[in-house]
Amino acid sequence: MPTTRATTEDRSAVRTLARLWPYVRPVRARLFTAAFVAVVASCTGLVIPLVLKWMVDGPVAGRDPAGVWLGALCLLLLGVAEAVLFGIRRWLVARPLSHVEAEMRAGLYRHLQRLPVAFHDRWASGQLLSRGTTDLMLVRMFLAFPLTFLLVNSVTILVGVVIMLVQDWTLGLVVLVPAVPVVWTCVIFERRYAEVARRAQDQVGDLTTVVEESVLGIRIIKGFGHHRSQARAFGELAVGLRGTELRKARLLATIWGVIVTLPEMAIGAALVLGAVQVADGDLSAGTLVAFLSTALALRWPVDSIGFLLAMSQEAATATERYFEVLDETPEDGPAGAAPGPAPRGATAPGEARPAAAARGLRFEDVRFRYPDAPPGSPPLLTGVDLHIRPGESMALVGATGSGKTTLTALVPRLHDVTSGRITLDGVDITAMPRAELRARVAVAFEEPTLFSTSVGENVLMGAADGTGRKELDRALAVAQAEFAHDLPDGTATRVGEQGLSLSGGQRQRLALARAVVGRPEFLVLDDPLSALDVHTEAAVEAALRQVLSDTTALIVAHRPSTVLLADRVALLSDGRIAAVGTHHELLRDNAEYARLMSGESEEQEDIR
Ligand SMILES: Nc1ncnc2c1ncn2[C@@H]1O[C@H](COP(=O)(O)OP(=O)(O)OP(=O)(O)O)[C@@H](O)[C@H]1O
Repeated sequence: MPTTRATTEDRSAVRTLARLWPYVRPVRARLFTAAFVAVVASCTGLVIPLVLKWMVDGPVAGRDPAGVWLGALCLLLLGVAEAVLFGIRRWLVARPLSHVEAEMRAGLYRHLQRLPVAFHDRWASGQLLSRGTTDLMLVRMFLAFPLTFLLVNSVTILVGVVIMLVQDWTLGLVVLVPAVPVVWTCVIFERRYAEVARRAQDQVGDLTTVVEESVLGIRIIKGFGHHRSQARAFGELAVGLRGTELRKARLLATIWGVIVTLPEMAIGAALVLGAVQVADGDLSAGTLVAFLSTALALRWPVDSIGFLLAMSQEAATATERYFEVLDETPEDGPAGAAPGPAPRGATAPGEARPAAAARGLRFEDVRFRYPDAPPGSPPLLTGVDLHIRPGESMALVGATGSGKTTLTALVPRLHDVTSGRITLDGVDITAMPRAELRARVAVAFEEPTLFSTSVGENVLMGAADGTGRKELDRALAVAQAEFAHDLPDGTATRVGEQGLSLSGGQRQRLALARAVVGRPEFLVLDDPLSALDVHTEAAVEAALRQVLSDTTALIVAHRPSTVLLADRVALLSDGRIAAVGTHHELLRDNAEYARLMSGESEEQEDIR
C-alpha cells in the first residue's frame, strides 16, 4: 500500500486554489467586504506620512503649537481608524471561514463513505485523516489570511509606490530597484517550496498512519514486545519530517533574507540621497520625512510576502491533496451510473417471475482480479459457476487464500466482478441500485467490527430504519447474543473502541445478530462461528438453522460443524468451483475436500 502519494507533476498553485471557489462562493460577500475593509485600513496607514509632511513643512517649520496638536490628533484618529477597520475585517471572516472548513470536511467524509472498498484497500488511513484535519486547517488559514493580505499588500505597495514617486521620482526609482531580484527570488522560491511542502504534508500523513496503527494494534505490539521497533519506526519518520520542515525553514529564511535586505538597502540609499538633496535645498525636509515614512510603512507589506507565499503554497498543496480524494470516482459514479460490466439480459425487478433455474443466487463465469494485484499476475477467480437455489444454504470451502472471502465480497458489491455476472433471482446485481442490493443481502464477516455506539444500534444497523425491539431481541436470540441483556445498561450499553470491551466470541455473535436482524433474503456469512467455543457454537448453529431455513445463504466454512449447517457444499479450488455436493458426498468423492476437512479429525470422526 503506498503510504505517500506525492504528485510531482507541475501544477499552478493559483489553478489549484481556484478549485476552492465552490466552497467559498456562499461566503463570498463577506470575504470581499473583509478584503475591501482591509485595503481601506491599509491605505489609511499610508495617509499618515502625508500628515507628517504637512506637519514638518507647516506647523513645525512655522513654530505653530496649535497646528502640531491638530496634526497629532489627525495621526491618532488615523491610527484608531486603521485598528478598528482591521478588527472589523477579522470579525467578518472568522465565522464564514469556519463554515467553509466544516463544509469541506463534511464533503470529504460523505465522499469517503461512498468510495469503493478497493479505494480504502489502496489508501493508508493516516493519509485520509491528515487530509481531513491538517490540510483543511491550512486551507482555512489561507482563506483567512494570505488570500486577503496578498491582495491588500499588493494594493498597499502599489499605492505606496505611487505616493513615493509623486513625492520625489528619483528617490522612488531608487527604492524600486530591488523589485526585479525580489520577484525573481519569489518565483524560484515558490517552485521549490511547493515540492518541499508537498513532501512535508505527505510525511504528516505517514506519521498519522503509524500512530493510528500503533494505537489500534497496541495489544499485538505489547504482546510481541515490539514497542521498541515501533518507536524506532516512528522515530525514523519523525526525523524525516523534521528534516523536511528544516528545509522549509531554510527556504523561508532565504527568501525572507532577500525580501528584507534588498528593500532595506534601497531605503538606506534613498535616505542618503534624500539627505543630500535636503542639504542642497532641492527637497523639503517634510517631503523627505513623508517619503521615508511611506517607505517604512511599506516594510511590513513587503516583508510579509515571503511567509504569505509560503502559506499559500502549503494551502495549494493541501487543496491538491484534498481533491486527490474527492476526484476518486464513488461507487455509483458521478452521475449515478453503476460501474462494472454492463448487465446482460437482466430481468428488472417487477418483471415476469424468473424461471426456477434463474432464481436464487447465481454466479455465472465470474472472474475477478484485484485492481492492485501485481501486474501480470493471474486472476484470483478464473470462472466461478455456482447456483444457490432459493432457500438453500451453500457452504463454501477452499484452501486458505483460495479466494473464499473475495467471492463473498462480490455479492454485496464490495468489489465488482472483472467479468461474468452474479444474479439475484435472475437480476444482475450491477443492474440493481446498491441500496436495494444491500437491503436484500446481509453480510457478517470473520472480523466482527463494532462501532462506538450501543449494542442495540450496532445490531439494528442491519435492518431498515424503524425496526423495533422485538426484531432486536429475536436477532440476539438467534445469534445466542442474549448476554447483551446482562450488560450494565442492557442493549443500550456502549461498545466499540470507546465503550465496553467484548470478547471475540461476543463480538462475533453481535455481528451475526446484525446480519440476521433484517430477515434478509440473501445471507452471506464469512466463517461466522470461528471465534465461538464448542458449546456456544452448537447453540448458535441450532438457532441459525432456523434462520437458514427460509434464507438463501452462502457460508464460508472451515470446519465440518459449520459445513453441516448448509444443505450443500461448494469447493473452491484454483479460482473455480471444483465440486458441489453434500458434505458426505464430497468427503467420499473428492480427495482435496477430504484433505481440507481432515484438519478437524475429532469432529470428523463424530460426523462419520
Ligand atoms: N485488497 C486486496 N488486494 C490484492 N489482493 C488481495 C486483497 N485482498 C485479498 N487479496 C489476496 O487474495 C487472495 C485471496 O484472499 P481471500 O481472503 O479471499 O482468501 P480466503 O480463501 O478467504 O482465505 P482464508 O481462508 O485464509 O480466509 C489472497 O492471496 C490475498 O492475498
